[in-house]
Amino acid sequence: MQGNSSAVSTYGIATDPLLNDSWYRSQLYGLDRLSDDFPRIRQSELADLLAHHSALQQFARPTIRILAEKIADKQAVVILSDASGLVLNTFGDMQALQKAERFALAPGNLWSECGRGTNAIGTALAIEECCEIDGQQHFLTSNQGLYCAAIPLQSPCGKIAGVLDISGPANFAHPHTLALLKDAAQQIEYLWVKQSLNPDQWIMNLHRKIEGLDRADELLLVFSDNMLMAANRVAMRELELSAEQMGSVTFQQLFPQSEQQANLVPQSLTTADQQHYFFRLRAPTRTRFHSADVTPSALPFSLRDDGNKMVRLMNAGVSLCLHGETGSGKEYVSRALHQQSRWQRGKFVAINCAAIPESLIESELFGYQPGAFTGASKNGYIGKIREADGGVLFLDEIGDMPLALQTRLLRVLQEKEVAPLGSSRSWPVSFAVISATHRNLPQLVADGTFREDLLYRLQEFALTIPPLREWPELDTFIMQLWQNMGGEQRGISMKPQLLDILVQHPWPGNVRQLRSLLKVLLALAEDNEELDCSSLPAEYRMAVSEPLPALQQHDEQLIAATLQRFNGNISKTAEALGVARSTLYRRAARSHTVAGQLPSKSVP
Ligand SMILES: Nc1ncnc2c1ncn2[C@@H]1O[C@H](COP(=O)(O)OP(=O)(O)OP(=O)(O)O)[C@@H](O)[C@H]1O
Repeated sequence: MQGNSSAVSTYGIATDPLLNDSWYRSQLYGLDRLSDDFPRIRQSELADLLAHHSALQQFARPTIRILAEKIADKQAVVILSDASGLVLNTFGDMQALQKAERFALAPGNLWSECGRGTNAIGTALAIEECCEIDGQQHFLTSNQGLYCAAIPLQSPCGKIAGVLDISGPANFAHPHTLALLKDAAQQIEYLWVKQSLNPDQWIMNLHRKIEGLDRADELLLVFSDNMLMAANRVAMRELELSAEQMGSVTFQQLFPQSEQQANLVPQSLTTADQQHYFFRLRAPTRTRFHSADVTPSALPFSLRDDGNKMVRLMNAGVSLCLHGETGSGKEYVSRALHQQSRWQRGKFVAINCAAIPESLIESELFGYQPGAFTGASKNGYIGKIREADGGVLFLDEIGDMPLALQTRLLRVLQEKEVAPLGSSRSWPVSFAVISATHRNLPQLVADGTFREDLLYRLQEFALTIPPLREWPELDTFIMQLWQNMGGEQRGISMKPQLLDILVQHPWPGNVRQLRSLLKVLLALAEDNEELDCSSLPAEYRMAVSEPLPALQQHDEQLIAATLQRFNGNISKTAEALGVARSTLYRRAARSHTVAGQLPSKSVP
């Protein structure tokens, strides 16, 4: 849409089709053209929002400063807004503007089309294209002293993240303003993709001409393994990609005739729709799951096949609910999925619904405005849900969430908006949800303590992590853990009998318990030592290390000690000792020592 006051007829009706549509929408919004009551937000909310959009500002600022210098002598300013049209920063000489304009263009003003009618920021957002609005083309008469040009900015995941705008006095129009904006936007988007690349991702640059590689107008694609995770706008436009395809299109689907192999010397390739490009592909500089907690054994063996499926589900926005005994790795698996999914750039925010006092869960989840309640921090709090925006919200022990909050949580999940306590404003949010529980949720629904509709919303896909004792190839897993925990590096090894005992152990505390035991063994061992069963703490030796003959010799002490360890649980004791439950009952009938460890109702 080009700046041209003739595009508005003497009756104030736009004659340019795009402008005409925008004026039509402005009329539908019911705006009063003579109004000067402009929407803007409070300072406290602005501070909150500036923090929320720190990535956008960080990647845009260097380019904007250069742009502001280029127009320094034009009585104009450069504005950065978020995707709702809210002015985040204004750069340049504000003093050169009239007082009213200074006020209208300052941070905190909302320039959405529905708030102020036809205007460059709001209209660029509405049409997702750049546009210029000059003087009388503005819908509200009070804005007609302004000239504005704006272009939407796209984040690496393909969504509109904000707007870059140049504003000055009406009739400022300069033939190069739109070109300056387009170059700056391209540069911002280019840097944003490049600088937010993780070391465990692939980056690919493409251009139709070999000499075009490494310029800001090249196509950039980022892959996690073979999955497309990010792209700049040039790439999205040329390869006809949409934001929804991030996390669901693979390298092979884009380039069926090419291998995903690193090459730093430009080569040519052909896309699926027969377009020719030169490209370079840089392999990750670090392998995945580098952090101490997330190791190559990220998914338990029994889940390996499900891993890819789970990532695909998460990428498609399906909510996952993990079931499993305590310590079986529900949070660990969720973190691993987060790192592999398209939500990896956002945070992994965990909240334990059972550990937070009921009175605090609401503010913890939804956040609050300064002074929203007695004892609230004077700075307010953003809340876990908004913290998880763009990432994963992990709701641990979901079965313990109070009923009243379940209703609010359901609303957030459905409407994708959250309103902090004490605020009249809602914030849009987008995140993946993984919940976890060791409780039987359908039973809680039947008991009336868990909302059925929330269950269906949270458990669009359910997965059970089996207890450690049921994992196949447990010996390999234990050795892997041993290696990750530094055993191999220190030359400490385990004799086969010791490993056998660990494999046979019932592990009521699952991986958490196994890790703790390995930690103890490693702490007590000398470098290069070969550990045998005698290195085990007494309770492990007692429960399993004694061979069965000890039992056959009526070792009441052993049975009693094992029962005690499992709090009188006959099934677990029988399993640990490798005997039938009936054997234990018979022993109990003959021995007071054994009977004394049984819960009273099970004594025959
Ligand atoms: N596959 C795995 N490989 C390595 N370590 C693991 C694995 N699974 C779990 N762990 C470790 O075991 C411990 C317990 O795991 P986690 O907290 O994920 O279990 P959980 O099922 O969420 O437990 P809870 O129900 O008690 O919250 C953590 O220290 C975690 O790092």
